[in-house]
Amino acid sequence: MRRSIATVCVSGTLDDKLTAAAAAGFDGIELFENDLVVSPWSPAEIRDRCADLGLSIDLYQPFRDFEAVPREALELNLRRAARKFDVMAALGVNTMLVCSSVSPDARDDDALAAEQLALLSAQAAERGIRIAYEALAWGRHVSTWDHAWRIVRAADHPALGLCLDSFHILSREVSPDGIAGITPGKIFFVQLADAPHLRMDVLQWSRHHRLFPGQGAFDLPGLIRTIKASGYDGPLSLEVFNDVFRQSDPARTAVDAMRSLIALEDRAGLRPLPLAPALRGHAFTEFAVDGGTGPQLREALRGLGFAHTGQHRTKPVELWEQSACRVVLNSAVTRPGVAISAIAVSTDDPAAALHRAAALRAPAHVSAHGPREISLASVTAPDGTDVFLTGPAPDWRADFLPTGENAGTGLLDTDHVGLTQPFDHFDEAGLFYHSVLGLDRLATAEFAAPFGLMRSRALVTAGRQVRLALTVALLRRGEWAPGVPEPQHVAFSTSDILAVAARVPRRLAIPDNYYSDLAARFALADEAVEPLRRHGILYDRDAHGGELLHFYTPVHGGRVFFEIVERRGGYDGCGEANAPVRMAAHRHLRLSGR
Ligand SMILES: O=C(O)c1ccc(O)c(O)c1
Ligand SMILES: [Mg+2]
Repeated sequence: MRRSIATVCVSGTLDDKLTAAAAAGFDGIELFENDLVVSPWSPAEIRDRCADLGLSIDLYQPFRDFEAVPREALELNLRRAARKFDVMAALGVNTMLVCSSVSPDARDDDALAAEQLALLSAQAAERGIRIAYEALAWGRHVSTWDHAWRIVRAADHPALGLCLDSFHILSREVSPDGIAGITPGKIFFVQLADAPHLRMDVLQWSRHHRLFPGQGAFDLPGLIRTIKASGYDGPLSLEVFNDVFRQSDPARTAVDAMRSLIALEDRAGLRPLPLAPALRGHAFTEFAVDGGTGPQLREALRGLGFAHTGQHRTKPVELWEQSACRVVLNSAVTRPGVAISAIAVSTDDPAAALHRAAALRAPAHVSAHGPREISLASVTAPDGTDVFLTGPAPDWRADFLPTGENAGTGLLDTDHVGLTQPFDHFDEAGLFYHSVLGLDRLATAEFAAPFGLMRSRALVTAGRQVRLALTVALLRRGEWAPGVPEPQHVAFSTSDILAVAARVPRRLAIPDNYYSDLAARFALADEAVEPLRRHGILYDRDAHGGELLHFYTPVHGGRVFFEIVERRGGYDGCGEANAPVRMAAHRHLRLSGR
């Protein structure tokens, strides 16, 4: 099926939008009338530009407030349409979207609507044009797909069919199942948008919060299968109204859009992708450090019982280990400060994983390597983190000469990596990790932190060998909230957090008030709370009785910290409930200058 994108999805001038759509590999576009109206190009020039870019114009839209009007108004509406048909002829586009009327002048009269749409379609047909009728979820009298279908059927004109828009369908209670029974050939166009579950006015929901497929909560694979069952094989076209995308780099948004569509086609069984790699675990986490932050991280790692076990043969890169916990400190990357520059996950078949990534528009690159180094391929996530895919054996360790240092014990493995995201790319990052690495998304959590509302979402393998925790500040306004980005972190697992805490010299101090509250909230005995208080260990318990005990280090280099976690009884979260406490404690430490 052809892949299209509505010009409304991306930012910029019409030229910016077309260039972005073509570069991302779309076959066609839906031309939004506004984008035409503000363009300095004539319709014929737009047609030529699209042809040069290899894009077809699959739809002209929207034509509003046409049907079920009094006679006098009908004349005007038909004349208005004729002018649009002229424009469409010059553009070389043969399908016009007519969305259900929102006008107070429209009558609640299906027979009248059908009669007038048939008239419009007859005039369109003379020009070789088809009319695709779409029920807006907030249409005055027609607001569901089945109502629009009844009218189209009654009008019974070959040039009249339906435009199905996943948002209007899935935002309403009417089941989409009947779509499979729509007369073959009568679905003229399909528009796709996802959206988060929100309880708000449906028009506001649609105009501001649509997302690309896979970024929201709608069952789009299910809907596509239903639509396919009707015999539809026209374009699948993304139509997303989103305040963030309207302001973002169109080239980047178009790639995000294309990735969403490719992933959806896979999930709907239309075009299978190479299987998502079975991830075995976190192989290592790489920090880019500089002359100032390198020593701070070394000291922190030593404090946690890590040892500098390997030195890279050719680069200023150190391997630090303890059991299966591995951290790479890279001073070869020339960026100031410190940041998590890469995560590495192991899989049985890195080549297949990279193949899938490339199919999802995440091309692999191989870092420069010398003759004795094995090549590790990586893909770059939207947040700039490089994701290395290693084989099951840690053969990349051959790049490092052993130093002979021995690590302590107590820490077992990497539990999760916490990556903070800029607001504008949170959904893009979620889709990337979900589709490229095949990670499942757990429910989103929101919590009020000292400097604003935070949202977090964990992405995990089914067996929890890999966990990523993405967090984002929902607003960044004014001068008050700290301008620095929220720090990133790596969490290591242990089965004896009290013993580990007793050995780690620099732990984040947690206020006494937290422990009073904890005892009250979870009805914990003093004997249970006392050791937690003594060591600055935080606690959480889930609905099934699973428990998390965890503590933090201070923030190092202003940007990164470590966490130690002990999970008991199948606790599956990342301790999000305690994030505000952690943030306030980090802030307190920062203000006290320690
Ligand atoms: O928000 C709107 O008005 C609007 C217009 C055209 C569409 O196809 C649509 O889904 C919504
Ligand atoms: Mg639509």
